[in-house]
Amino acid sequence: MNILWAYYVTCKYHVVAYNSIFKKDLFKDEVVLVTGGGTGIGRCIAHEMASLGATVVIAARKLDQLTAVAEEIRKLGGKCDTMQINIRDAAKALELIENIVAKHGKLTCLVNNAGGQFMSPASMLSTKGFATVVDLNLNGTFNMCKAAFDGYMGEHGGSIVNIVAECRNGFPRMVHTGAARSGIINMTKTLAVEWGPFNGIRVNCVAPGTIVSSGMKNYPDNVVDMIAGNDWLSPTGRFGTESEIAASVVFLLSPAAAYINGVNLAVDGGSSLSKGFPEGQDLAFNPEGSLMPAYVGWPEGKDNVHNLKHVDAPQKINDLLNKYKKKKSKL
Ligand SMILES: CCCCCCCCCCC/C=C/C(=O)SCCNC(=O)CCNC(=O)[C@H](O)C(C)(C)COP(=O)(O)OP(=O)(O)OC[C@H]1O[C@@H](n2cnc3c(N)ncnc32)[C@H](O)[C@@H]1OP(=O)(O)O
Ligand SMILES: NC(=O)C1=CN([C@@H]2O[C@H](COP(=O)(O)OP(=O)(O)OC[C@H]3O[C@@H](n4cnc5c(N)ncnc54)[C@H](OP(=O)(O)O)[C@@H]3O)[C@@H](O)[C@H]2O)C=CC1
Repeated sequence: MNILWAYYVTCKYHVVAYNSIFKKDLFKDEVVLVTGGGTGIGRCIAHEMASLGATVVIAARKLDQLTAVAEEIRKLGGKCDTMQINIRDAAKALELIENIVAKHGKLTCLVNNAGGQFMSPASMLSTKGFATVVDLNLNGTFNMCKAAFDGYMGEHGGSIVNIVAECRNGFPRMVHTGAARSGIINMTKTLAVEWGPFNGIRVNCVAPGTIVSSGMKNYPDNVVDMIAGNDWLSPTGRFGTESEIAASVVFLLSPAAAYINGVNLAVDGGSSLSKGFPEGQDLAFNPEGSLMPAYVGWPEGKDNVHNLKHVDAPQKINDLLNKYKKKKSKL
């Protein structure tokens, strides 16, 4: 009876049902660094990896956000540490890796998720504005890769996933980030080839399409309105979820992807293959909404005993997510 009671309490208060396709201890020997892990997609990746047994270190500039996410993860029974970093600072990036190795003994996985940009037509963009976004995304990601290599992975191996943005056909209104992310995709291929022989380091990219994420808080109302009104302009008829990005990152870090190196995995519902619909909206694949259920692996519903908020996005973006969630995924 006591055993049954202990099992019930454990299930109810500690184990939250992530809809993960992987075994719960898959990453139990791994130490993973997620940059930008205090918000949005990074927070979701951190939760997902912790739920699979990894020791997760989340790092960014704002300590308060990191602390809040670390507390969420610990409440759920996961292991999470926080460290401050500005990825634009190469010397601090190396210090960060050295601190992680000193404290946790290793660094086996790195997710370069920190990044961002603002919307501006190229004609109105200043040289400094362009350089700022390239510095943050391209140089910042290189700083972190190089620090991980020098501080641990060069000697011991490891796996890196760089979050970029889908930019196959250029990136109108975001020329800076399109250029920076294309640079990261090419850099990833080079590092995969150069660093593969160093104990099998793998380096891959995930390229999100438009994702219903907390990151949308960074955009002004008119941009949010524009984004919220255009989710039907994709073969899946919707935007993606944070969990759909996290799931692809987990896969690329896992042994299931052991022979995948140097790829850029677009997670965009096929939108990069579509040219939009210049002929008119009658060509929308499904104007009524998506037929493709969204994957939302985040703990919600009756299992969300700690009442964690899923996505802290502007209302119109949250409305989209709620609409997508009504179509239930089988996973
Ligand atoms: C099929 C569907 C159709 C729908 C289409 C949807 C398309 C949307 C796709 C969205 C995809 C991407 C989403 C995301 O990435 S989510 C959000 C992620 N987070 C962020 O983006 C972070 C937000 N941005 C920032 O934090 C900052 O802007 C940034 C870090 C990038 C720069 O900050 P920093 O403090 O370093 O820079 P400064 O403020 O000092 O500025 C430096 C120069 O840049 C100029 N600048 C800055 N902001 C703007 C702006 N909004 N417009 C124009 N120029 C800007 C600034 O003026 C400085 O230059 P000057 O000194 O020359 O003026
Ligand atoms: N949402 C979307 O539709 C898409 C997102 N992406 C990319 O995915 C990634 C995550 O986006 P999302 O979660 O939506 O947005 P967020 O804005 O929530 O995430 C960005 C994170 O990066 C961190 N960050 C920014 N600058 C730095 C820096 N200099 N040093 C360290 N950390 C930094 C921020 O933390 P802090 O401010 O505390 O430093 C924040 O946690 C970003 O690279 C984004 O551009 C790509 C395509 C589409």
